[in-house]
Amino acid sequence: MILLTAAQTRELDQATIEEQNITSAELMERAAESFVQWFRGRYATASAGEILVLCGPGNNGGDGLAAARLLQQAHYAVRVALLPAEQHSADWRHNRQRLTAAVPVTDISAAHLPHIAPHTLVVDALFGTGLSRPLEGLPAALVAHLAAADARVVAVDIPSGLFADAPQPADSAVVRAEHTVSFGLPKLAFLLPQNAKFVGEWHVGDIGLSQQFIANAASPWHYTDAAAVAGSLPPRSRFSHKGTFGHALLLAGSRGKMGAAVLAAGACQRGGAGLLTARVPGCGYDIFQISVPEAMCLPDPQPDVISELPDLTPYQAVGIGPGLGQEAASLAVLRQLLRDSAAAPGRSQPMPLIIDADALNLLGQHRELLDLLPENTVLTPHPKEFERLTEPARDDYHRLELLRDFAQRHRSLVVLKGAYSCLATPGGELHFNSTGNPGMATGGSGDVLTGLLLALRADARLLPADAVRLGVYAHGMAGDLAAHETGEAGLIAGDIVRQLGPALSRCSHLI
Ligand SMILES: NC(=O)C1=CN([C@@H]2O[C@H](COP(=O)(O)OP(=O)(O)OC[C@H]3O[C@@H](n4cnc5c(N)ncnc54)[C@H](O)[C@@H]3O)[C@@H](O)[C@H]2O)[C@H](O)CC1
Ligand SMILES: [K+]
Repeated sequence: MILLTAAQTRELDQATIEEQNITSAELMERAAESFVQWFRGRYATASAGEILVLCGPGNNGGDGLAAARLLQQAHYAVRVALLPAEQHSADWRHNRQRLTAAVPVTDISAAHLPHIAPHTLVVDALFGTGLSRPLEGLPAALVAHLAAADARVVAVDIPSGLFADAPQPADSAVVRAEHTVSFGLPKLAFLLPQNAKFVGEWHVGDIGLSQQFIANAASPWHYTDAAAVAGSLPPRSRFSHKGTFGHALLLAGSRGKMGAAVLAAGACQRGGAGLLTARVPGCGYDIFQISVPEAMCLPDPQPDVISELPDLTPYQAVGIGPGLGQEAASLAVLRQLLRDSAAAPGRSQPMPLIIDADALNLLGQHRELLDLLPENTVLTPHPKEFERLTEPARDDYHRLELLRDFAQRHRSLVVLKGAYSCLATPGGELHFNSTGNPGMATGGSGDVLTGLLLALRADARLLPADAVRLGVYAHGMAGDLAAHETGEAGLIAGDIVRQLGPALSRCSHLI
């Protein structure tokens, strides 16, 4: 699913109106109906109390006026408070006229801010995608008043004061919503950690926007939902054999960190690799063979760390990093791997690589190695690791710029891990993942992702970016399936490994 800028969203409204030969008021009615449908599913009339709808002067306020009318018709107690303005949009005026006397309306002024008792349900329809500058003056005072009242806020389309696709200055006034009910498509702002305190839980209602416009719209931002990964894991032919799905090599583990190697290996097996060989330090040989009997093991001559790179000829993909440590010997292995992978003998394409954890930290300390990255190398940093590869980001939007720029410059596939993990491609696309939960913020879940991506990159049937997008999505889905059984707090990385099979199977059967 594509994500659009605020400007494109306005064009989408217009395109929908023209394509479907409807009025803008009819589109607004759909938006209000969609909002009220969500609201009714969430709050019973008996327990909602008197609902306060705050309306701005534009179409967001128009949505609020229409929603107030529909809520009153659905037997909620509703009152409306209007921000004063010199001008109102035409559809605002239309919906102001349609509001009957059954809904009390007051005008807001600095001297008369609406009374809001604690826990009142407030519908924030002050400003939407038409926000042109940060809030100040009376709107900012109203936002502060709302925060002080300890109200339960539901935002229409987007919390007022928040830009849909760009940062606002620190400390500018933004409504803090418990829920945000948006229309058609999610907004980029919803996916960034810095906005979580404003957006709360977000929901998107279908209001029949032009699919043709959406299909033709150009945007670097994408949201990986079930439809985006459907069909990216081809069914296995009856005549396939273990060579069909590739032989993966994993370089992982050091003394005290063999668990990382075992988790990544388990995930690689569950991810469908035909064969897996692991290079582990000498001390990890027994641990690895006993824990992962399905895999082969090449113990390093050094007892504590990996110091020698095996011959790469038999392998279709290599993963390096989980539990590796940052010893000089391991740095030499990483350097050799990058050299051998770029020009692997007998190959037309460079070796698919997955670089994670300590291998990323080594890259950060020796940035000259970044120039050796073969095309389509997968890097899986969390924000701190990414910062070591680039520079500290001013905010989440700046971090996305750095991410996009890095992936384009190094022609690599970079997964910035977190809530809504973001995959940047060499072509400049950013794909935000929709699956996963906070239970996955636990030691080892990154090692699991590395192992899964290794399996999917070893499978020559998948295109590089498709493999990574699918892997990130399936990893999150496995975490969701696991959390269903264990709860979020009780979830451990091994639970994710156990759910990878069911998750991948669901992905291949999605719509
Ligand atoms: N996306 C859809 O499909 C639909 C969206 N709808 C709703 O319409 C709004 C966008 O409406 P628009 O009229 O373009 O803008 P706003 O209501 O957000 O605000 C415009 C209004 O506010 C003034 N203004 C802007 N910034 C400030 C500021 N910082 N301080 C004071 N005043 C400001 C501006 O001058 C205008 O007067 C969208 O979010 C949806 O809620 C449709 O209803 C249907 C479909
Ligand atoms: K709003």
